[in-house]
Amino acid sequence: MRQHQALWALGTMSGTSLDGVDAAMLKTDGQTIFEIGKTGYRAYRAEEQAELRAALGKWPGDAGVAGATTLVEQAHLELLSEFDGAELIGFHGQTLAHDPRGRGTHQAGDGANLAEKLGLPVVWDFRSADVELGGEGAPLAPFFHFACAKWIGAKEPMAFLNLGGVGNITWIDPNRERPEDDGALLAFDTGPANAPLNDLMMQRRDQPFDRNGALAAQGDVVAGALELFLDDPYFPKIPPKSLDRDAFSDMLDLVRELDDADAAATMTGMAAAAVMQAMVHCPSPPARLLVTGGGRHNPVMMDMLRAGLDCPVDPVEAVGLDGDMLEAQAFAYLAVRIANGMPTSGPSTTGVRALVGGGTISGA
Ligand SMILES: Nc1ncnc2c1ncn2[C@@H]1O[C@H](COP(=O)(O)OP(=O)(O)OP(=O)(O)O)[C@@H](O)[C@H]1O
Ligand SMILES: CC(=O)N[C@H]1[C@@H]2OC[C@@H](O2)[C@@H](O)[C@@H]1O[C@H](C)C(=O)O
Repeated sequence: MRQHQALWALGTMSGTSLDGVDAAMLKTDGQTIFEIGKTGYRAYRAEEQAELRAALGKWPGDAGVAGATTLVEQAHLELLSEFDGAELIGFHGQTLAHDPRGRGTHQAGDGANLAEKLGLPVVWDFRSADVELGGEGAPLAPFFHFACAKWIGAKEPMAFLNLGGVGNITWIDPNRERPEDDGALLAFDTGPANAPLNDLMMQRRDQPFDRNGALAAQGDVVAGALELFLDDPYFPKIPPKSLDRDAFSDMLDLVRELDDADAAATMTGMAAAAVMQAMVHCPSPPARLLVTGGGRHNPVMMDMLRAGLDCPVDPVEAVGLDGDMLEAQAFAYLAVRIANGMPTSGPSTTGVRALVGGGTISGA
């Protein structure tokens, strides 16, 4: 097999919950993870979050997008200048709109600007090539999840679940050699995770999220609302499939009549139930579910998952990974794959017709 160059890459993610920018160093040749390095975080200030929120659903050239883009670039520059030793940057940017079967996918932030200001090569616009070739453009972390399964020494099929604004699952057979091998992966977005619950908390309590599930813990899941939610045609749809942040925002209507605690419990139950629906699509039941993303900090959501699934459910910290940084590490890993001419998605992850290596390299 061809030898690929190992590099220290610095990956970034600015996720759908709009809380801030994560950055993480990773040494890899695009196949094997050799070392996991320093991480950092730069929160968006309240006024920055408001500006980003106002730009959600917008496309390049729309009013408000130029300001949001400058803001995203500036926040990344502040964070990335705290790092030394990176040979390559993997810059995801901030997804403002995602409509793979329509207008495409839009991540705010121009990697060429960052490359010039940082004096380093920057890989960016990871999703467009996949969308142009008929893929969903998401999720992209699965090829990295495969490398993580190898890193932790997994022997049986297992799954990673990301509970961010949106949820996504990656089923992995670690007995395959490479992520692009037949039967190695199946990945898709499971449904809404924290985004609609955060919106509810903002509406009802003027709080950004239900910290530690404190409000949901005081309420009950209302079965009628949950059943209506599960009637959505998204759940039985065969993968590949992906979601925009606000694809399920009308689920707030389903809990409109409920008191705050029951509404929070029911929306937490909806996020967990969406994951349970996803299990039927896995090629075989995973031996273990490892959870990453902010939702793993919500004990009510985690307990609901444990109650509804047949396998052990643990945060990724149980195997020594960092669930707040896995997505940033993923874009470091994917950047090296792109620099080395390797694919980053395929039919089993985004449904793209053939293996594709997305991404633009600036400043090389
Ligand atoms: N202690 C906590 N208790 C409850 N929920 C929490 C806690 N910490 C984080 N969260 C939830 O996790 C969310 C952030 O998750 P994360 O950072 O994984 O999202 P993201 O990366 O922005 O999203 P995505 O993966 O969809 O792009 C918060 O908005 C909140 O809803
Ligand atoms: C279009 C977009 O930005 N999607 C995000 C979002 O956040 C979670 C889920 O929806 C996933 O599809 C994706 O991010 C992760 C990092 C991914 O591509 O794997």
